[in-house]
Amino acid sequence: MLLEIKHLSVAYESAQIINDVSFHVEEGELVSLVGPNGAGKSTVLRAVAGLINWEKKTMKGIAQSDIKLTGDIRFDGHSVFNLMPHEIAAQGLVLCPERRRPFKEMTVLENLIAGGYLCKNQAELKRRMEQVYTWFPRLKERENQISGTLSGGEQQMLAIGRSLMMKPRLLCIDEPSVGLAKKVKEELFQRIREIRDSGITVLLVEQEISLTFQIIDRSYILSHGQLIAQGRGEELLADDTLRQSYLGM
Ligand SMILES: Nc1ncnc2c1ncn2[C@@H]1O[C@H](COP(=O)(O)OP(=O)(O)OP(=O)(O)O)[C@@H](O)[C@H]1O
Repeated sequence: MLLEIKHLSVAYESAQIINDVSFHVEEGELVSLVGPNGAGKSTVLRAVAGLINWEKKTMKGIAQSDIKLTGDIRFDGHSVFNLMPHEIAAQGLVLCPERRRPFKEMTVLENLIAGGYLCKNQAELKRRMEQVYTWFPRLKERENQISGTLSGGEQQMLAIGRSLMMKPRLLCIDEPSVGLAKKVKEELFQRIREIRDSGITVLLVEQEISLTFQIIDRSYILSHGQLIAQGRGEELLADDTLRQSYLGM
């Protein structure tokens, strides 16, 4: 098992955001975490990547309140629960965050180089970049363009490309489809499937159920900070209550 979340709970002040959540992702799988707005999906990813731990220890970040973080997060058999985000990323657990966030003043190429900052081997960096350009040829075409001027879809490709430059073993992607046109979403989801086919394990948080369920191996449904179901896409959709109440379909 590559990722194992055990009894994860997160509370900001008195608000219990995640309540005793346990799940796992096997090596090589593409697993999604879906559920209604505000269910706590991004919070789970932020906990996995060490960002909540960082907020708690440094009193920085988006939390302006007391944080309670309990449970355990194991990556490749070892606990990463008490590690800082950069230590977790160095182990190959990489988060591609919500709202894309490229370094907007930098070019596409500079963003990709920044993503590979931990790797000192130039030949390896070049290999990684060529792989990113194979998946996203548009980035190659726009290599010298300032990232802030890219379209939304291109910025999302760049955000994923930058994460891939870290050579993740597990890539967590938070809502990549937000604000994109249907055709762009479809293309992006195909690339995510290809990334998984290349051997990179993927944990995908999404609200776009129909496209997500076309590419995943399994999914978990989160609602009000608790896991309420898991299974293959077609199994979850076959349940009328789940489909109507939690998947909005
Ligand atoms: N730093 C914080 N302080 C207080 N409450 C927070 C904080 N971060 C998140 N929350 C609350 O936790 C809940 C879950 O938020 P989260 O962003 O994880 O949900 P989500 O499932 O990703 O939702 P969406 O799909 O809308 O992005 C929300 O009610 C949110 O307001």
